[in-house]
Amino acid sequence: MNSAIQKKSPSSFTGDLVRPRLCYRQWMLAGNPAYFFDHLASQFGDFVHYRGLFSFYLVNHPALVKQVLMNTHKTFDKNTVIYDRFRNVFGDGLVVSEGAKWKRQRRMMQPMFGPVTVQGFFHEMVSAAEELADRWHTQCQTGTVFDIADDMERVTLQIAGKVLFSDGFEEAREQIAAWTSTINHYSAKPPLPIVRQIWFPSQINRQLKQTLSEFQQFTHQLIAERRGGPKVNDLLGILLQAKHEEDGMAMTDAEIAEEVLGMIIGGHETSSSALTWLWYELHHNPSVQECLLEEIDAVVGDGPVKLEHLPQLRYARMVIDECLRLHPPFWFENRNVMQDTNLGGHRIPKGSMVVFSRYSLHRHSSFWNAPETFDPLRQNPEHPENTRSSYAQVPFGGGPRICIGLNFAIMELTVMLVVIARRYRVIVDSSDRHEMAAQLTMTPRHGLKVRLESR
Ligand code: HEM
Repeated sequence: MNSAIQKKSPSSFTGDLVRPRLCYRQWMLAGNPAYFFDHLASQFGDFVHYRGLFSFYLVNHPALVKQVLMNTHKTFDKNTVIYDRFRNVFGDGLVVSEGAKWKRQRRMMQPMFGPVTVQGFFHEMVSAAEELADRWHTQCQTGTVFDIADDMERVTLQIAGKVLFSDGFEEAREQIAAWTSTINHYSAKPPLPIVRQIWFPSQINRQLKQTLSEFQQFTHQLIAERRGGPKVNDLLGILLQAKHEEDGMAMTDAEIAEEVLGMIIGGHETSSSALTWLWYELHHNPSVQECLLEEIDAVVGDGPVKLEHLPQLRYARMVIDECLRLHPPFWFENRNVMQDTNLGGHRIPKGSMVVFSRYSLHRHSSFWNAPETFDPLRQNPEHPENTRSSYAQVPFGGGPRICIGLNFAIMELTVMLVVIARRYRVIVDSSDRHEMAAQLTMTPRHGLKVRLESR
């Protein structure tokens, strides 16, 4: 690691201006935008001013990323063309809201994602994982090759759905899966001008409007039933009970419906992508898999996994953190500059877009030794590599808009990892065609073809 670069002051970057020179190359790279941003950072440095079809400032240094994340809400906000596209889906929900509205919703919802409340969802996570492991029994015996990405998608949707709606999820499982699939498909498209505006009469826009209207009908009906019935202790029940600490006001039905949608989409697609990459990395790193299994056997033994086991599964946590470093599900971040500001020693005018790619930041060779190597031990808080800035790895973001579901996600990933890994070895099949795709989330483009071996 280069300590001079690590300690670089946030005011001393060159800020090279880059204009696309070879259009064909830009388009080829744009086929995978994570490679495009990686190319820009490796060619032009940690702070790049790019002028092309879209103009933006790319930051790829923890000091600059920290400045952007910490000042989101004061100097930077989410009023960008990219977030506008998400606004078409999430309305004014927490993921995209701004200013006083965001602050109010965040304060009301923060307690729902604290460690104690999240622990209440542990059994739901274990039973979804066990159910999947039971279902895999035949596939394992017959050596069937299947796409594990699909199953990770289904199980994380089931967890999010059950935690939010309890039994209401079971009744609408197939519909919810179809709605979330349309929304993910829409959100993954690049925000091209005009064509991607919600009023443009394209097929995907029509599908999105139809989906949102059906989803709204579903949640409003559920809310109405709940308001008239006994209290239920799922996330929807908690949202219905929540009161703002200052004025004691509850959320309106429309606000609850927006938040529910944000949680079900934001809360399952990300975890599903992380889990798929976990199986990929464990297959390719057999020694890591062995250490993980040793820890699981020592901590959990033969009995069921319990809540009190989780803090003892320290190596499992390092495996998860290392996976989120190499394969950050939300790989891309973007912000609007609210007022003229200084970034990296340069004046950035109001209305500019600042972006960063977690794919590149998490592989920055000045902060990570052998960045492409999957090495969970480097995630140990006592490891020498951990003297680097904590902003060298930000899979959940940072500052005021850090992911509200962080505790939930870590518990879910740990439970899934432990329950599945102690019963099966997941073997990536030779038919798997590996290619990384970077759309809304970072996933293997062709899924992940695997077969199972019993442990
Ligand atoms: C591995 C799983 C997950 C990853 C990697 C992840 C990552 C992120 C990131 C990078 C952000 C944006 C931070 C920013 O704008 O600076 C975010 C925001 C958010 N996430 Fe997650 N997330 C995960 C799971 C979840 C879960 C399980 C939930 C809910 C159940 C959730 C709900 C949200 C919400 C509501 C926001 C918006 C917060 C705000 O702007 O105040 N996420 N997440």
